[in-house]
Amino acid sequence: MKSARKNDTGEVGSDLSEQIKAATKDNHVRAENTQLMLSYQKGQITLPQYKVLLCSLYEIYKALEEELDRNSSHPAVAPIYFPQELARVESLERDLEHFFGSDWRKRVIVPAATHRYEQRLREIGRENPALLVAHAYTRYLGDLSGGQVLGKITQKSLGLSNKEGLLFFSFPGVTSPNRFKQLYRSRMNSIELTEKERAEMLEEAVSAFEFNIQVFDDLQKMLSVTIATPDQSHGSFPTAMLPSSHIMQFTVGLCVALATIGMGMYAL
Ligand code: HEM
Repeated sequence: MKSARKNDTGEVGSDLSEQIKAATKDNHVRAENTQLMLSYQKGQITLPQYKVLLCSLYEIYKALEEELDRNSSHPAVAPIYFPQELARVESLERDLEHFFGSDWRKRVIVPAATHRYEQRLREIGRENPALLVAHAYTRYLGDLSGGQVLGKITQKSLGLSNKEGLLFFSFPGVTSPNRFKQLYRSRMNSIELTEKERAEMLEEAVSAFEFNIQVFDDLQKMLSVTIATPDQSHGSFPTAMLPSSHIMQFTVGLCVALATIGMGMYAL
């Protein structure tokens, strides 16, 4: 059963696709305004930022797509199951190999927020697969919307040639993202949901955005405790993490102390 809902901007129809968009509108604005997404919009995305983002996206899509595959015949999942057109894991694996080299699997580092997101995906895959629709919507429709612009910005900001390291953004099975999004929305609208299930779905979509926001915030924190490194070349993980940062602080402190003592002795 479907019901009409209203939001701040006025009437919202009874379709799930409209309701989910309205329910997550404010969260979308918050996601766009995370430090990481702002760097993107200013065309200031750096290689370290992009590399850690790819690592987290890989873990997220691995969980999402494994759960979608396992539940592909579930009545709520089947209508929005488009592995040929949408699956991202293989593209992410190739992008990671491009940046980290053949041993990329050992070099994937993700923050706690990414683990929490993955765990939620596994949990709903086991216990309430219909909610995977909210997560698939949040990621795939985002990738087919703003994500397309982000791909172009990444290429330009990082000076990458052709599609190297950028397969994540490219959907060869989707000729027109806008037409595909329409098809996807109509499939979402065909899912039979009770009022309670619909309310849970909208709530889960809000959570899905929040998981993404937390991942972006954690990635930004992870990068802020790293030392900017001049070597951003292929294959090198860009971050000298916290321990090195402490060593650097200690070394600088020691130099300042020695200089101060030296000046004191000179004055004597
Ligand atoms: C720099 C960051 C972002 C920009 C510039 C951006 C931009 C856009 C734009 C222009 C649209 C199309 C709006 C429309 O058709 O009415 C869109 C849709 C969407 N975006 Fe984003 N976006 C960003 C980040 C995100 C993030 C982080 C997520 C979620 C993880 C996300 C999820 C979505 C979804 C699900 C839609 C489809 C809305 C719908 O039609 O129902 N976006 N975005």
